[in-house]
Amino acid sequence: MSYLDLVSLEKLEMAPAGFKPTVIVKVGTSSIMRERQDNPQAWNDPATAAGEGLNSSQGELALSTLALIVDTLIALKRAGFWVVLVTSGAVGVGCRRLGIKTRPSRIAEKQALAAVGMGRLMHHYEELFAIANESTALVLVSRSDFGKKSKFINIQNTLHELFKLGVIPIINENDTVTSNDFKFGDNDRLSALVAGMVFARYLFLLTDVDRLYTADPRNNPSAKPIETVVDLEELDLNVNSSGKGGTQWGTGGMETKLAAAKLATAGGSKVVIIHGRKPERILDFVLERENKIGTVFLGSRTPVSSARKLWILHGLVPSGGIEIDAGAVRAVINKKSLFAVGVRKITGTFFQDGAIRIFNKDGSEIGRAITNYDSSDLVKILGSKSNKIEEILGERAGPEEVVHRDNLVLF
Ligand SMILES: Nc1ncnc2c1ncn2[C@@H]1O[C@H](COP(=O)(O)OP(=O)(O)O)[C@@H](O)[C@H]1O
Ligand SMILES: N[C@@H](CCC(=O)OP(=O)(O)O)C(=O)O
Repeated sequence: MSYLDLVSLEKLEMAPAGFKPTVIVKVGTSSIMRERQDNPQAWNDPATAAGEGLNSSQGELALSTLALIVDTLIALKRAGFWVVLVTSGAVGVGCRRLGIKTRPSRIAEKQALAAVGMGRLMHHYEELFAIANESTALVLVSRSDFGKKSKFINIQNTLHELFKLGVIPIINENDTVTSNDFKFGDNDRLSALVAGMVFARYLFLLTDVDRLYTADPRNNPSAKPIETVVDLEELDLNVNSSGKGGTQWGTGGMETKLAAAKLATAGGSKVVIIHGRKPERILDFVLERENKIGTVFLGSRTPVSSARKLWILHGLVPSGGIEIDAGAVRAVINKKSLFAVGVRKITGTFFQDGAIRIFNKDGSEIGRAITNYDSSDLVKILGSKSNKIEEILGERAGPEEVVHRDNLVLF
């Protein structure tokens, strides 16, 4: 069965028979770059030796970490998993190659440096995997590739083919050609989309802290570690200090990791944040030899069950959103369509058939949808009964539901 067949299936409980459990490992720039070894002061620092709190300015590749990651991926593959490596680091490695000491801020410069660095980074991975006779394939993707259904399916099929060939896909954002408004910028969300695409059982986010804390542990010594997250909505975090990355090379910080966890767990994957210096623990975790590891976000007990909904959740880029009232929240939880009468507010602008965010009255995003009305029409009919739509919009009146239940996915 190919992914194309899957997408045409209305019901999709989980990766079907014949599909191996899949593990995605995402490696942040902060994990694969380190302080230069010829800086003895940093190297003698106990925190550095423990692999914590590295200041990766003047960074170079952390070769031992890279080798450990490769080793772990090979062990996972040989244990019967399909594996995908999502790697950051193109810009960082490009800087290193050209002797540039700080991460550039100009877009064109970053794109040029990514072009320099990606080939170099891939060369290192390729060489390391080749030692164990394993083949790799470079897959560079852009945000827009996930938004168009045909492209989404193409990437799925390519990955599936690579798995069947026994090749390990190595994925990064195509930084060199992607324009800024269509960029992920970090690879956390990208890895979550890939997890949804291949029905991954696990997504590991490797970074330069051992787990998620209640606040950034670099600036908050009293921050408490978080071991398991059952419900992301109930996380009590100091968001202001959780956003920005702790190193000059990383981009997303914890905010993008939480966004990734939200997406991937909704698709049924278990997400784990762990320290990049200890990738071998991944194997112990998936083989259930160890369960205390970093921060574990449990996969949803009711993962998105149709391929179409997976695509709405993972593929489309929402613009704007709507706030719905409590009755409408109950209705959509009960798998009903959404009507104008339950829409309270509109944020931003969106087009008919575009993807939107759905918020409850607390402002929490509860799902994604494809709307039958654009924002300028919806603002006129919100709160109205369906039989009034024609009266208000005249010829512009569309279907009685604002969002059909097949086009609505809750997190
Ligand atoms: N609540 C938090 N818990 C743990 N780390 C946090 C938190 N908030 C912010 N951070 C910072 O996030 C950084 C990791 O993000 P980033 O540098 O983007 O890593 P990567 O390159 O691995 O994606 C850590 O170094 C840490 O300082
Ligand atoms: N695609 C970019 C990723 C940028 C980045 O730093 O991401 P991350 O380290 O995952 O926060 C690169 O390869 O440099």
